[in-house]
Amino acid sequence: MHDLSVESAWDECLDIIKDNISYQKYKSWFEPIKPVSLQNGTLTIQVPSQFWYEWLEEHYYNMLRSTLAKVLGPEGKLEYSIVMEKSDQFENNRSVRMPQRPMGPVQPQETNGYPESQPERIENPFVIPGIRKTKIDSNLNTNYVFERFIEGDCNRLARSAAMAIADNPGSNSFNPFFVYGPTGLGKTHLVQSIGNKIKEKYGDEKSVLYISSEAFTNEFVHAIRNNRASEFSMFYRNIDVLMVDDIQFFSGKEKTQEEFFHIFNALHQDGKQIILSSDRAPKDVPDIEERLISRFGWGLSADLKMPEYETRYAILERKANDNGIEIDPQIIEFIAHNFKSNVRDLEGAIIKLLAHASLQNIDDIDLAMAKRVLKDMVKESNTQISIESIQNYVCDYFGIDTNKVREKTRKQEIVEARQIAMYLSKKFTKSSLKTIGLHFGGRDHSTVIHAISTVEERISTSPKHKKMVEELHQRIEVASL
Ligand SMILES: Nc1ncnc2c1ncn2[C@@H]1O[C@H](COP(=O)(O)OP(=O)(O)OP(=O)(O)O)[C@@H](O)[C@H]1O
Repeated sequence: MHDLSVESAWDECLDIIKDNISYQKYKSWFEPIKPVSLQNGTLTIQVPSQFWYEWLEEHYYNMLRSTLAKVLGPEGKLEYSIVMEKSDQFENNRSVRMPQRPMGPVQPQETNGYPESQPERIENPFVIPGIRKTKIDSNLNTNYVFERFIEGDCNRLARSAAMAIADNPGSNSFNPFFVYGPTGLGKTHLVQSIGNKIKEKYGDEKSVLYISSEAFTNEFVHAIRNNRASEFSMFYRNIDVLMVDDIQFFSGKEKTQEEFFHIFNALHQDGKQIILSSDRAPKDVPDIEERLISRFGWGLSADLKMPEYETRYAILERKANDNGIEIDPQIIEFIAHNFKSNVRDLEGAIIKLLAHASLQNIDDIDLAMAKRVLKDMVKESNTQISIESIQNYVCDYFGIDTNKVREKTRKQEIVEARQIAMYLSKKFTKSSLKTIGLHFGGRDHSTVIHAISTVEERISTSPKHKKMVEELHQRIEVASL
C-alpha cells in the first residue's frame, strides 16, 4: 500500500466509484461524504445519518469493498462516522461513531465487526419519527377499517379491490390503486382500511405509510431546504405500501411531482403497492404532468359515489351503533331521506342530534325533536351546489365556453367571468379557497382572494356590475332550491 493522505485515498476511491454507478447515484450518495481520517489502513468517512450508513452498506457493500482493496490493499478497512448536522427537526445534535466493519475479505457467517449491541437510535429527519425500514409510524386512524365501511352499489368495486389489495399488497393488478370521488364519500376511510388490514396481517413485516399529498409536499420542501432531498427520496423508496391522499393538491407543484414520479417508478418497479386518492379521475386532475397521469392509470381506478338510500340507512345505523346509542328507525329514515350530498354530513347529523340531546338531558330523541334540531342542516345539505355548476351558470350568462375559466387565458372577458365564478363559489359552497382555486385550473388561494376582493370592489363602485352579480346570484339561488 503506498503512502496516501486521507483526501487522496478518498479521491481515488471516488474515481473508481464514479465509473461503477450512475452519475445521479454518485452525486446523491457519495459526493456528500467527507473523508475523516486514514490510520493503519482504516479509512474513516463521515456520513450524515444512520440511514445513509445503512443504505451504503446494503447497496454498495461489494463495490466499496473492492474499491477499498484496490486503493488501500487487501487489508484496507472502512469505518463510518455518523454526524448529523443540526436542523430544527432534530431534538439534538448528536454524533454517533459506528463500530467498524472491516472491508477486508469477509467470512459470510461472521458478523465481522457489526455492532453487537444496537447503535444509538437516531431520529428520522422527517415528520414521522422512528423510520427504520419496516418500523415506521403508519399514520393510520385505527377506526378506519373495512368492518366499518358499509358496502353499497356506490362503492362495491372500490371496496372489493381495496380488500384484494389488502390481502396481497403489491402482487396484484391494481397497482396503483386510484380511488376518487367528491368530498366526504369515504376515500380516506377506504384507503386507510387497506393500510390497517395490511398492518393487522403482516405486522412489522411490511412498512405501510399513509400521508396526505399536502404533508408530502411540505416534507419535500423542508427536505430541500435542509439539503436532505436524497434522504427524503430514500425514505419513501423504502416503503412497502404507500398511500397518498388527495393527490389533486400536487396540481401545479412541478418539483414535487417530479420527486413523486421517481418515487412512484422505484416503488412500482420493486413491486411495492401504491394507493392514491383524489377528488376526480386521474385524467381530470389539472396541472399534473402527463407522465404521472398515465402512470396513475396503470392499475385500477375506481370511483366512490354518494350512497343510495339503503346504504345511507345502513351507515347511519352503524354510526349510531358505534356511538353506543339506539336511534328510532323513523329518525334514521328521516336523516337518510334528507341528507344526500355526502356521508360526512350524515355523520354530522347524528353527532348534532346526540350533542343536543345530551346538552338538554334528553334520553329519548323523538322525530319532532330530530326535525327541529336538524332543520338548518337539512336545508344546507339539500341546497349545496357544486363549483362546476356555478361555473356553468356564469359562463352561460357571459356566453363563453365553461372550460375557458379553467384555462390560463387572460382575455379580459374570461378573467371577469372567472373572478365572478370564484366569488360566487365562495358564497354558495363550503369549499376552501384552496379547493376553489383548484377547480379553476389549479390556481392558488391568493388568486381566489384577489378575485373575491376585485368583485366586491366592483360591486360597490359600479351599479352595472352590482346588477350583473345580483342577477347571477339569484339564478344560482333559484337553481339550488
Ligand atoms: N361507506 C361508508 N361506510 C361507513 N362510513 C363511511 C362510508 N363512507 C364514508 N364514511 C364516513 O364518512 C366520513 C367521511 O369520509 P372520508 O373522510 O373518508 O371522506 P373523503 O372522501 O376522504 O373526504 P375528503 O375528500 O374531504 O378528504 C368518515 O367519517 C367515514 O368514516
